[in-house]
Amino acid sequence: MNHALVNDPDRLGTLRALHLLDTPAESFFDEIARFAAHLAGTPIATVTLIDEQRQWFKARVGLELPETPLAMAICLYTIMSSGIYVVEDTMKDPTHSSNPLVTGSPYLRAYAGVPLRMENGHVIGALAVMDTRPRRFRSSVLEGLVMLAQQVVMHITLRQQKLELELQTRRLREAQRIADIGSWELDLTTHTFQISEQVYRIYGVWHAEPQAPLIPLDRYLDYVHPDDLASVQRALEDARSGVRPMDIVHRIVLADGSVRHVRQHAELIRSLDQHLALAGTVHHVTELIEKQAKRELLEECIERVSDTVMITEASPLDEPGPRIVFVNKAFENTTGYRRDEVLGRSPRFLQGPGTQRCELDRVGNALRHCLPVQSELINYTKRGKPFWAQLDIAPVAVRSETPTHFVSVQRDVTRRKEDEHYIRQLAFYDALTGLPNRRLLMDRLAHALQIALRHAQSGAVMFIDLDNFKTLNDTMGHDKGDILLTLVAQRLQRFVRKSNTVARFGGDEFVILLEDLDPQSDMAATQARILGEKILGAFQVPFDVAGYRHSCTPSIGVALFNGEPVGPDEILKRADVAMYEAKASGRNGLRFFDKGMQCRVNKRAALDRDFRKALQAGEFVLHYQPQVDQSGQMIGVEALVRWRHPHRGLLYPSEFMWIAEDSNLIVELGDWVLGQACRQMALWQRRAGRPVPGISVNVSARQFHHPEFLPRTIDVLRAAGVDPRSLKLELTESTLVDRIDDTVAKMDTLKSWGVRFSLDDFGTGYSSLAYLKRLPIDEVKIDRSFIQDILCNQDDAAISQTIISLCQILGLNVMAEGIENESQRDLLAKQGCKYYQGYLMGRPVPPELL
Ligand SMILES: Nc1nc2c(ncn2[C@@H]2O[C@H](COP(=O)(O)O[C@H]3[C@@H](O)[C@H](n4cnc5c(=O)[nH]c(N)nc54)O[C@@H]3COP(=O)(O)O)[C@@H](O)[C@H]2O)c(=O)[nH]1
Repeated sequence: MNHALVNDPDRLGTLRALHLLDTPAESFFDEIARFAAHLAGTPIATVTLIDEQRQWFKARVGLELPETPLAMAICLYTIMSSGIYVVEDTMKDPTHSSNPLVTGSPYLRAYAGVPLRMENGHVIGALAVMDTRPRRFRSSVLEGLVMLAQQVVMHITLRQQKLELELQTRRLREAQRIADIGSWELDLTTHTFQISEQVYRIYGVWHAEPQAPLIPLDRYLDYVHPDDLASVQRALEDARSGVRPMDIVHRIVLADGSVRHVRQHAELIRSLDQHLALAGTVHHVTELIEKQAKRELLEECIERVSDTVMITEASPLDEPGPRIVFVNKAFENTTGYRRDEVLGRSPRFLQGPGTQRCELDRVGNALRHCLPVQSELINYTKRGKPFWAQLDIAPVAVRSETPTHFVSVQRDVTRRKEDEHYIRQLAFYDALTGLPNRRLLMDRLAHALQIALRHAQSGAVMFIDLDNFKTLNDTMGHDKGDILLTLVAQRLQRFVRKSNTVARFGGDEFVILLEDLDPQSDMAATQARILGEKILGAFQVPFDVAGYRHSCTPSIGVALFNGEPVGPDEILKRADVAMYEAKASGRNGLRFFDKGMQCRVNKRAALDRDFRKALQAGEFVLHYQPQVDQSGQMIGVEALVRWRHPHRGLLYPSEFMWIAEDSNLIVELGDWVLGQACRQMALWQRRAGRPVPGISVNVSARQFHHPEFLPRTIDVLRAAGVDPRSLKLELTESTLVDRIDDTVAKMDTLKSWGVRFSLDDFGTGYSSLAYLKRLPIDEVKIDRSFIQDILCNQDDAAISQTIISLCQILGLNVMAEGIENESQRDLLAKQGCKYYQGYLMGRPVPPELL
């Protein structure tokens, strides 16, 4: 037997594809079998299918067995033959005589089978009739069997096509359900819809209403949202009339009132019955629309926020950098770049020379590890303007396990940074000079001391105080004082390297912190001294204070540090002490701190304290020194202040006046002196016998320029009841030259009251003829420094002669002070001086001794 044919995979494939094997009985096949048996007059007929192992009966008449092994199948011979296979007596046919179906039940003796040949040529089985007796089959019977076999094949083919159609329909239905897309066909003749199952589902009537085969157009349109109806009808009309295919998204309202969005597509076609029709689809797009609406809302929000939003791809982080895929409007506004200029580029073009490299590295490192990161970076606009950006960058994974993008939200924080800088400036820098202030200095000094201690390094603190600054401030006004301080700051900075610090410590005090001196103490001291001397030298050049040339000198105190455990306060105190020492030694000098200074400073501090107390306790007294004319007649006295110190005895002005000058007590003391002198004068004027014709009172520059000086002086004169003509105020040249207009006005007012003026210490200062002429003074006092050596020093004699001659020309009185012997007086008299003061005429004494 040719098993190759039986086991032909194509044949078996055809058999299986028919889905006939092992299926329940079907009436068609049963009837064919019955008809075949009737036609042939046999008790048995079958529709037999042959697979690789058995024969299986799709239909059988007169046979109990549902199937038999292949070896018992006579139909096998039928499918291998090209036509009808007939066996008239199986017992006589050696091929079949031993077949169990022949030898045993059902004792088959005759057989006629027609192969079931499908359209593709494969034979899948046979239509067979069988008898239990030997017999011959008439040709008409065999022809009839052939026709029946053809009916079987045709039926199997139709059955198969039907199955396939069902399968396709089911697939289409499933596809529509899965895609949520329904289909319809609108017959334009009947105006009825044929609607797929999914359309019902989309319209929410799948369970509620039984599926109607045809839906009238109006019924379909009932579902359309009233607001969308017109546009849907228009779209239908356009499609129907062939203007354009229908493509519309609209809303439908379901029976429960809920609203869905659908997208309808339709095109004009001819239906099977050749009617014009619209074939359409309905896509349920509520979710898509909602997603899209959400996305649009999101995009709109991102577009409108004032923060910059930038999205880049997640790689490459190395060159050329990740590409920008999105920026919002705020980005364009902040950076000045248009969207189309930046898309596809790396954000690196925002960086510039000021962008912090280390911060970029930190950000890059975080992103490399897919971590979110915050930063504050200096970015640059398209025009190259730097701005501070506060960044918040987060990795984003879109349909991926690993980040696909980075989203960066940036805010322009330039204003905050400027404010912070400003606050920092306020906190750590002096507003007037821009120099580090005391706080920053103390920080840096503390740090410098730690470094010096740790690494045995040397440094120094230079404490610089401007001499007589208070006088300038009081006499020329604070605005000029401020200008001078600014100029001083600039000048100091010129001498100091950037690594060191020039700070304004307060008022007229500056501190220089030198951190990079030689580790050797003596070398460090030399370096500090050189710098100090340079500074002193630099101050030799007058300052241009708003057009006025002002000479200003500094007193500098230096304290070195070189690894000893000492705090910033202590070092500063030492420098301060040294500075006071420089001041006490005549100012405009430089002193290094030494241990002995501390004692002196303590003494000075005690003196300062005592001075304040002394004013309150009335420890100051006035001594009076006579002033005489050529005949020796007393023409007045000069009031000279003394301090009756409870422990140190009687102190002279040289010992305490500088304390008063340094503090504001000079004005208070001066007021007291003027009041006391006037009161004493009033007493003398009332005294019988030896009247004192006039009194000279020394007035300091700060006292004279004090805004209250004028009214106070007048009040004092009034209160004491003294004739103003008996009062002479002694002013120094330096007092008068500053703010000359104001000075002259003040002097004129007092002169209108009768008060007179004497120019003290003449010859030691400016000695300018111009202002001598301008000022309403009555007298010039030749300083005692010229009188002292007048007999042996021709220059001094010449100076005194010049002053006297000058005053004669200007019509001013001349008083010579410090005359200790008659020769001095005689020479002065010879030179034309008419008034004298000095120990020769009388020492300063308490009033009761005069
Ligand atoms: N603003 C104020 N200044 C004052 C006041 N009292 C004094 N002073 C100023 O202090 C300076 C020193 O004063 P004093 O130590 O009192 O010395 C005066 C005389 O004692 C001294 N003198 C006078 N005759 C002689 C002499 O023959 N020999 C000598 N060696 N010294 C002598 O001269 C001082 C007076 O100087 P002057 O005022 O320039 O006329 C001094 O500058 C005072 O001005 C005060 O209350 N307020």
